[in-house]
Formats: sequence, structure tokens, C-alpha cells
Amino acid sequence: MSSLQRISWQPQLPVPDRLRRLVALALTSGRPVALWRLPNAEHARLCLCLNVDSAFAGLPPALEPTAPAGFAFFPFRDSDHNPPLFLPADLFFDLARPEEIQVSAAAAARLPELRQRFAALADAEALPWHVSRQPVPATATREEYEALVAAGVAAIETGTVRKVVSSRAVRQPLPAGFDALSAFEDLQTRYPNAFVSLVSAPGVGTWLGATPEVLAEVDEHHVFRTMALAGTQPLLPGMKPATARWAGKDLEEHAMVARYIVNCFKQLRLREYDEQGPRTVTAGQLLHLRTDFAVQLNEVPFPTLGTDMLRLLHPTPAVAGMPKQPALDFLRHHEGYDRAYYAGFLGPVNLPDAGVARLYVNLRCLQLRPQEAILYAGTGLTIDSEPAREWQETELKLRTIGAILA
Ligand SMILES: C=C(O[C@@H]1C=C(C(=O)O)C=C[C@H]1O)C(=O)O
Repeated sequence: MSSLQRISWQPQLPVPDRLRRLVALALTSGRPVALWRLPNAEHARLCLCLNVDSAFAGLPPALEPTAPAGFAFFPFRDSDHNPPLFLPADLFFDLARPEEIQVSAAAAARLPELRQRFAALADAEALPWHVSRQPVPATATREEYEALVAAGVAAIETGTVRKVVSSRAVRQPLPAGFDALSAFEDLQTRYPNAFVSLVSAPGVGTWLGATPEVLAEVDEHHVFRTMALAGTQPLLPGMKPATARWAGKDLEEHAMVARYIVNCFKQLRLREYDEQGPRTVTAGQLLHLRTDFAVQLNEVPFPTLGTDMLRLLHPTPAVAGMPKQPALDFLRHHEGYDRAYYAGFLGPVNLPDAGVARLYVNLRCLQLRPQEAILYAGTGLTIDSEPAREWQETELKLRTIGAILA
């Protein structure tokens, strides 16, 4: 376990500039960096990793107090093109405590050099964000996307799958003067209850997002949590989430995710879970159906429940389908583009507190390129899906992250 040590740090710089310079410190030396703001938290945090090679993880992270502290960034599907990342924390900065940084033993040993490099950095406006080496993904036209939905419904009708989540990518030029750090700020203001993130790493590129979906969490009270989040409708003016009505299609699509989670618990032979819902929650301008699951880890003989559940859960039927393998096969053959880190997962593990991990599904996100952004959105299909409505739903979902490009 890499424990971090606190160091007093008071550069003569306003706090936002300290953050910008730390990001610059990482990017100008080709290193990965992650920034995030937890749901309903006031301040963002930063994790910087000094050794690029150590960031390429093989396995999903262990959600245990003795595991390394860092930030996980995993693709939808593990591949050479989209390697799973775990950024071990060499430097941790919390905007709630801007007068200190926390450093690993490796970073502590290099502190004089790091301070010097930090001081020598010019406050350049344009930061050298990492760019993915993969080609820009194919983007589906409305006709193509509706044909994909129709193919998905046909696969459900023939019984190949029961649910599949189709998705698409969209290219959008960056507005003049676009600044990723300002966009990260903007996302925090717009979506206080989302997990807001900005991750940049060599070979992976730069990703910005504001997701509503917890994949696996172990909190400070030793409670494991996950959720079924599926079923979508627009939040219209004057509408009260508590009285929203849901179509049978949404209820069914939601129930499949909830049942999948229960099955994961069953595979581990865990019976003592608490299940609450489904209830209606808001995510930006959208409403979703959500069921929350919780397990008090002190009360069950499953010390590795978080780790085991994470490995069973991803990718859930909220982003892939049911049954999992046929749904993934369908997507591989029909979706027509590489999701990369969209619908993967991300978040801090043991950072800053050992024993606390918060991983989210990477939704409502974009990939940043030098002149443009690639936005991603998907929709869960069931036998009752109508192609035009599913297209509309992707349009609505794209607006969440699209708002920062307006
Ligand atoms: C796939 C996405 O969202 C997922 C799919 C949902 C649905 O089909 O109703 C709702 C929430 C998410 O679990 C996305 O935002 O791209």
C-alpha cells in the first residue's frame, strides 16, 4: 500500500491557478492526470501519477483498504486499443485544502525537482492535453442509428438477447477559445449531483464527463453500494420527479438491470443486501428510474465483496445488455464503432481515505481532440423499442455533456 504524506504547500498563486499549473506539470511531461468532483461535493480533487508505465493496469482495481491509492479509468471493453488504467497517486491535491498536497514516497523523494519545475512553468493558456492514438470513431447518421435499433429489436424478437444497449458517437467542433479546465468547472456548476471528471493520459486521450451512475462504491461507513439506473424520460417544465409516470418499456428495462445485480449477489452467495426502489431521480434535464443496493460490510463474511462485485458487474445491462455475452457480441457486430472509454468506469480508490472507493459508469461524456469533441450516448432497447424514439433519447442524453460546447 502506498501511503501518502501531507506537505504544506503555499505557492504565491490563486487556488485555480495552482490547479492549472499542476495539470500543466503533468501534461508538459507526458504524464497522466485525473480530476474529479464527487456528487454533491463542493470541491474538486486531482491525482497525478509520475510514472507513466505504472498506470497501465491489467485487472480492475481491488476495492480494499490495503490496495494502492489512485484513480481507475477503465474502457467499456478491455483491448490493446483501449488499455485499462489505474493511476497510482503520486500527488493528490484537494481544492478543499489548497494549502497542502499529499505525496507518495516516490514523489516526496523528488520534491525539490518537482517544486522547481512547478515554479518554472509558464501559465500558458493552451494546455497540451493527451490525444488518443485511435482514429476518430465512425458516427452514425439518424438512418444508420435507427437501423441499428431495428437490428437490436430483431435480435430480441429472435431470442438472441433480451435487452441490448445501442449507442453512437457524434463529432462536434470545439467552440472558439474552448478550455477543458473551464469546461470541467462549468460541468460542476451545471450538474451538482453528478460525478464530474476530466481524465487525460497518454494513449488514452482526454475525457470529460458528468455521470449519474454509480457502478461500485465502498463508503466511509463500510457500506458497499451499487445501483440499477435505467429508464429515461425528459424532465419537462413543471414536472415533479416524484409523480413521473413510466412506460412499461422503461420498467422492464430497469427491472432487467436490478435483477442482474441481484444475480451477481447470488453468485457470491450473499443474501444480506438492502434494496430500495425503483424511484425517479433527476440527472440534468433527464429523469431515470433507479434502484439502490447496499450491503453493510461489517455484518457479512465477505471482506472482498467490493472487488468481487466490481468484476461481476461491469459491464451491466444498463450499458451492454442481457444476457451479457450475446449482447456484447451483438454490439461488436452491429454497433459499428469503438466505444473506447464510454460506458467504461472511472473513479478514485483509497484516495484520499483508505477503504473508500467510488467508481462510476462513464456516461454523459466526451473525448477531447485538438479541434473537436466526440460525444457519446446510448439507449437500452427492449422488444417494444421504436427506432425514432431511441434516436430522440440519444439526442436528449447528448445534451447533458453537449451543454459545455454551446
Ligand atoms: C447508455 C446511457 O445511459 C444508460 C441507459 C439508460 C436507459 O437506457 O434508459 C439510462 C441510464 C444509463 O444507465 C447513456 O447515457 O449513454
